[in-house]
Amino acid sequence: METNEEQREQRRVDEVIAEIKVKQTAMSQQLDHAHQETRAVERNYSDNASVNTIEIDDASETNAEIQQQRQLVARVVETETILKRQLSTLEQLAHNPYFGKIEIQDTPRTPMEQLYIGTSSLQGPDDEFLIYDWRAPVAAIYYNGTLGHVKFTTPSGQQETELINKRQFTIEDGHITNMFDTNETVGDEMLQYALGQQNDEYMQNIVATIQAEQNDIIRDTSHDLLVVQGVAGSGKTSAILQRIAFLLYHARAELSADQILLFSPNKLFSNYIAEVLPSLGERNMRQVTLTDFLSARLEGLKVQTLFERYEANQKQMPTKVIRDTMGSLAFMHALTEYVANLTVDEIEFADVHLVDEVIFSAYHTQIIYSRQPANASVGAKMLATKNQLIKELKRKVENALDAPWVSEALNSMSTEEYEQLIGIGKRDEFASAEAESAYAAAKFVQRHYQGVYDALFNDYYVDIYTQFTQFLTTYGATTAQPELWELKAQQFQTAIEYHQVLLDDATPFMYLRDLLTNSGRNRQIQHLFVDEMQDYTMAQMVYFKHAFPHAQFTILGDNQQALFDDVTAVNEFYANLQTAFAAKHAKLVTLNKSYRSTQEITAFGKALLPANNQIEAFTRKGRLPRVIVTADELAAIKYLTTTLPALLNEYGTVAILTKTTAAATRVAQLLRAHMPVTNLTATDRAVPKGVIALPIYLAKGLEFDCAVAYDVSATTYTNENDAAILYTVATRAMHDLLLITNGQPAPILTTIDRTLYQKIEPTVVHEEK
Ligand SMILES: Nc1ncnc2c1ncn2[C@@H]1O[C@H](COP(=O)(O)OP(=O)(O)OP(=O)(O)O)[C@@H](O)[C@H]1O
Repeated sequence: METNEEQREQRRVDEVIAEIKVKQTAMSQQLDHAHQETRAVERNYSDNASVNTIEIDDASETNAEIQQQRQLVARVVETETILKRQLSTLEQLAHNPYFGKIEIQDTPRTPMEQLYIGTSSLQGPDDEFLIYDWRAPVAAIYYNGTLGHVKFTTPSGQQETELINKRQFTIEDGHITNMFDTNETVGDEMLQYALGQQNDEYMQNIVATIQAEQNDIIRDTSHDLLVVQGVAGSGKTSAILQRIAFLLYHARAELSADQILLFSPNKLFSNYIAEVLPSLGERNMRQVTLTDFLSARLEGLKVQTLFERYEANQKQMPTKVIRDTMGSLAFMHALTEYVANLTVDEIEFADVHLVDEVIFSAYHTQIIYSRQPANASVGAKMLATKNQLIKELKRKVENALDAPWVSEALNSMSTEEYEQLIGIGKRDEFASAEAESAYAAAKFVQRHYQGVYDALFNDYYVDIYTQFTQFLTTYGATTAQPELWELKAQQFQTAIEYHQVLLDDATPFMYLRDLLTNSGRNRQIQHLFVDEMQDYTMAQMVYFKHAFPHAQFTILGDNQQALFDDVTAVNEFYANLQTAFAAKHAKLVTLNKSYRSTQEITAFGKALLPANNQIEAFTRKGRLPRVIVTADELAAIKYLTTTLPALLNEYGTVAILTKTTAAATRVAQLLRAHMPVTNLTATDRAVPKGVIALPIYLAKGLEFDCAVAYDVSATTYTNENDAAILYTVATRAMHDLLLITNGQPAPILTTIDRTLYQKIEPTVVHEEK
């Protein structure tokens, strides 16, 4: 039986939906109209764009006209896109117009206001707000405030009011299926419901159930460096996406999604989160993995990936001390100092060649450099040198136009070669034979010197590889082990000969190149997000600051999920970041509550870590994790083949997580004799349904209804560092976790409180209760 209050609220939902429908009809008409206009303008544009542009006098006029047309096309297309977006927002609102309501009263004498909160705002016929956008300043009360006196920040300063009541709704297809009043920030009941859903294909937005501590991250606008240390499943990734939606809403005029960049752990992750922003009515930000970023900046070199480094089991060079040093803040500082103090004689200038001919000798470039103002920075002098070289090249090109070798070369060309040079069918277009010869000569000389132009553009007038080798040796000389650094320098040089660069070398090398040649800065990006911060070295962070000088930084991660390196203390990491970023307003936020997994799985994960960890479980009940002790691989596969069908029935997707790529490939192969299994690799972009096998580093940031930790044996999970890996594996599971040992259980498993899991020994017939 519905109460009066429920009936009243349902009536309001009906009214709001009726208003949405009216708006939908009007907007569909507008869209039709806009679409027709776009078609008409496009047709007109393509007619105009094909006009004759050969006559020199006409060309500029035609160009201006085409420019104008192009702008017009862009404008009508934009209008259409906006209308489409608004229409799809209305479509969403029609199903689920809002999820919250606050009743507030500013003073005892002013009337009480009822504000409904949803994913997007909606105004009624008299411009009154039927729904407030969750990002509106006043909506912060919904997430943060408990009943009573509350404050909220607006663009015109802080405001105060009395929060009389707070109500939460679940509305499905226009019907209220659940509603209750709460004094809590955002009550547990909704969260229970949201977290209990089985859905591991795409990440969902959390707009209806954002928790107070997450809200602080999402709505933060006063820090240029925001660092979030959050335990597994605490909502860091969710907070990033909600924060982006928030920032886009509040800086609509100045900020576009293209100016936001997220460093994400892998391509599967990028796909996994792709639906969240569109579901909030926003466009996705740009995303890049570290490997792709480095590879794009070090074109022509194959950059070692994090996974390759991890799996290479670095026995040979570099030793750990070198790796740690090269990833440190101090090393990047040493590099900055080195570049700042380089004398002209210490710079490795290089000859610029055209085939065998030296066009600009190293000596010539050195002279130009030495003539630059003494007090200018090395980078500025180098840039001025480069510009001078380009100027000289232009002069060379001009001088060559009348040179005999050019006309000789043109004369000795076959008709085909000549036509190709000036452009097929172009010959008839010249007013005179002189005009044609001049054109052909210009084309020929340009083509002849193109390689030199490219070389200058790419800064090949300085040998950056040798310079970096020099730096390594110079740096080594200040340490206790110069011979080790000498070896490191050789190793770098050898890799370069094979067009490869190790991951540890890539960042300092790129930094040296940028400082020396005054390049590598992207001033477009306004907000940079780094997820899984524990996978980045401080040197990489320094580089990000250099490469994105105008960005505000939001850096999130979990030091306990350090898959590739030692666990670093958060405070130390944060202090280093503050120095690296020279941050004026920095803040560290800690999230300890884990939402992803059931209470049982979180408790199990927590037990894998040192006793002083702060992890708190959200109370959502489930079954105990199962530890299956199998004698060997054969027994493990046998167990899986009998158990997986039932698990698959229940969950749709079961993820078998291994420590290495090789192990994932192997288990997939062995299981394939019995059932279809997908083996996911670094190039995969989507997680399919069914049984999947993948190494843990590809599952970073992802979650699965059911996860199976495979081969948790004493031979695979040997040392303390492996606890971090197993913790990451275990915390991928939302509802069900199995661990299979393939032999002797890993020592870490044996230290866990026996009440935290169910032990199964398939060779023994019974299951332990
Ligand atoms: N306030 C919330 N309301 C509903 N669901 C939430 C909330 N916070 C987190 N979740 C859910 O918890 C799960 C974990 O969130 P998320 O992936 O953002 O955590 P994380 O801190 O990035 O985890 P990890 O470090 O393990 O990758 C997701 O399914 C997310 O939707």
